[in-house]
Amino acid sequence: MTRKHHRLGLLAILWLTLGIWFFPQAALATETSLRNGWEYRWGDSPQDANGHFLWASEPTGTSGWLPMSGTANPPHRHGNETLWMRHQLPAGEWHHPVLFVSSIDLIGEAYIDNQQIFRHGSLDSNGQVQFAGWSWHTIPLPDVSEGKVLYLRIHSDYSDIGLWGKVAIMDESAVLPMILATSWEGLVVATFCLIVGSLASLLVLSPPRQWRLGSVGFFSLAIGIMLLAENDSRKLLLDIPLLWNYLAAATYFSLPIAMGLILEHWFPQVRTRFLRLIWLALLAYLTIALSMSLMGMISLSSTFPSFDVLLLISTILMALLALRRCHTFNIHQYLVLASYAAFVFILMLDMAVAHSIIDWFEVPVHFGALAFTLSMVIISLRHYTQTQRELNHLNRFLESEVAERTSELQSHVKQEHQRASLIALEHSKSQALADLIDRLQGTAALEHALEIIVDALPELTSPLRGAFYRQNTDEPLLSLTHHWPKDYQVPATLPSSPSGGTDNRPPSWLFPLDIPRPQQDALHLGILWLEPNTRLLPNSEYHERTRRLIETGITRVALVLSSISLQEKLATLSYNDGLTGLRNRRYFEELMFHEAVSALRNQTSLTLAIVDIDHFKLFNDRFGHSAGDVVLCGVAQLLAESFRDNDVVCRLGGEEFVILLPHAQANDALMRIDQMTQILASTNFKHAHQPLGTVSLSCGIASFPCHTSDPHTLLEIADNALYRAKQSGRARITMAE
Ligand SMILES: Nc1nc2c(ncn2[C@@H]2O[C@H](COP(=O)(O)OP(=O)(O)OP(=O)(O)O)[C@@H](O)[C@H]2O)c(=O)[nH]1
Repeated sequence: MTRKHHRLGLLAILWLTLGIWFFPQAALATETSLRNGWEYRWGDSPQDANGHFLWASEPTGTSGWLPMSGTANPPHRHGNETLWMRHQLPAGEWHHPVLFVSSIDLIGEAYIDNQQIFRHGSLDSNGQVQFAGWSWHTIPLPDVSEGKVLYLRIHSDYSDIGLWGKVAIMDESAVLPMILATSWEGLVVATFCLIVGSLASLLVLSPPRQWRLGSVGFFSLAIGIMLLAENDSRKLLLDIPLLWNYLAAATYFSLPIAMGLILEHWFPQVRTRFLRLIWLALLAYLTIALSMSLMGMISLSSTFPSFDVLLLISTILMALLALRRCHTFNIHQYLVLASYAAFVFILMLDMAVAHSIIDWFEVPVHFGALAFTLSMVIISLRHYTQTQRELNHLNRFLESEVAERTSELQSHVKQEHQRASLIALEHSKSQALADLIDRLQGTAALEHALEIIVDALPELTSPLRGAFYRQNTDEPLLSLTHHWPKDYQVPATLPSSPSGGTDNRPPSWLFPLDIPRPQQDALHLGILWLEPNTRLLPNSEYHERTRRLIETGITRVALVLSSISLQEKLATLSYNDGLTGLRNRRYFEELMFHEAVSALRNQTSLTLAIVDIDHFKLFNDRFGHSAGDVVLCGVAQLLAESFRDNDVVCRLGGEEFVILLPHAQANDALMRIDQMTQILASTNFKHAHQPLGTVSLSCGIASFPCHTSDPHTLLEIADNALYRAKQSGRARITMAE
């Protein structure tokens, strides 16, 4: 829509409003009030033979008629249920004049010139008043009515009797504008209350139930319907006065119940069993009164006075209950109470007017209702805003709590994840360590074992980067033997006692690989260098655990190495001859077997010489055992020096030696032993400064494949040759045959 259209729309609304306002005002200008100047007479009029009421034809000034003030409840009723009223009609310029009456208590008939011109309601067959509802009426008057007397015959078993509200003569055409003029405000307020009530009630129907708003909604709905049911325009909508009166009664009776609910939900401090009893009693009254009325047991009109009393009492009681705790109220509660007090004041005023306690005037109940509903809407909105603000605050708090908990949880999950991966890593490393130790168990030589360990280190320590430095005997620096990954830059050497932090890199882990030794310092084999990785070891716990794991691994490996070292030492001891330092018989036998197999497989030559010192027993006997040992050691040394590195000299036992010469011929052996015996012949042994003289040797030589096709028999053949050398006079070398 354009701005021009907007302006036209606003103008139309303005003109309509002015039209509604001014047109009736203009119409009102022609009305003549008839609220004063009435005469009354209690009781019913006798009738003539034609059924005409005699009182309705009595001229003014006749006795029996008394002037009355106002239009209802003349004095001295004394239980009378029938009242006659009359008024001389004034002069006026009217077209189709009518007497407008806001309401009649309760049944009325109108007569002019003894003719009945109007009737509202009737008596039942027992002559009892049948309530026909309260509504405005237009009593048609003759066009020329000046000076004529209008008689009203009224029946009422209600507390009030007579005409109520506006009583005025006007043109019939002026009635509708006047009704619209007097009722539109009430209609607007009723609509507003109904909308507010419906919205608030909807909020209660859907969770989360806002009972506070619900109680306000109930109140607003009740006021809205009540205003509509009491609005003059209702008759234009639906001309069934009794139906409107039932609606008005139900909603009017609901007001204190709604107030009870408001007190319950807006004033938790006031919430008592007594309060609930009050509004439950009112609810019971509403139900019983309306049911009995609907069933015809009582008149609807009779339920109002007793309810008015109940309303008064319950309002006072509720006010007392509320005031008892007023020191604990907050601003919203004070505002609710003040609005309700103002509204109740207007209701009481209306009640007083209804019962003619004070003279009739248009009590602005709808303004009271509007003020109350508006207050409640504003208070509810304020309360709602405040609650929303608090909820938002709470939400933000909860969100931050949830975020905190979530991050805690995530960090726990991360930690658990890391722990699980660490455990998996530990497990796989333990497995790898177990495999390494298994492999080391089958290793006899320390050097070989070290090679295996260094090869396994990258797998054992991955994903950490590292290096291994070897400690060589008598060298001050450790030298790099291995590093992983290949591009990992590490120093080529390390001092014997390095510290973790070198050059610009973070402190490295250095694990010495030492073998403990009895009664001497540990044997330093080398140092394992590892670079702790902060990504893999996110916190100190994992850092420490990993470090301990590696330390434990190193300790286990060192123990295995220690065992290998011991075995190696024992093996050395078991293969060597303790006296001469030569290999012993056991070594010879194993070597012999190995060399024999090799010679046979490769068809290479293998020569064996067996040497025996001549008359050694005599020597021993003459010079003593210790001197014999000196000779044994001397011969052993000479033998060892006489042969190549590949040749192995062993002491078979006693004074008997054997030399195994792989890839050698028998003559090679012969030549070397011959040279050696020449040296021996010129060697004068000494022991304890005592000259021992010289010794001679006998020797048998056998060679494969020269003397045998089976190298395993070489010893036997050579021994036979030695035997023959001995037999032949000793100090000689004999070849196998
Ligand atoms: N001093 C010393 N004597 C040993 C050792 N082992 C064996 N004997 C001695 O070597 C002697 C070997 O004597 P026999 O087997 O009779 O041989 P032999 O006296 O050399 O006589 P023939 O071999 O026939 O020339 C024995 O008296 C042993 O006690 C040892 O380690 N040291």
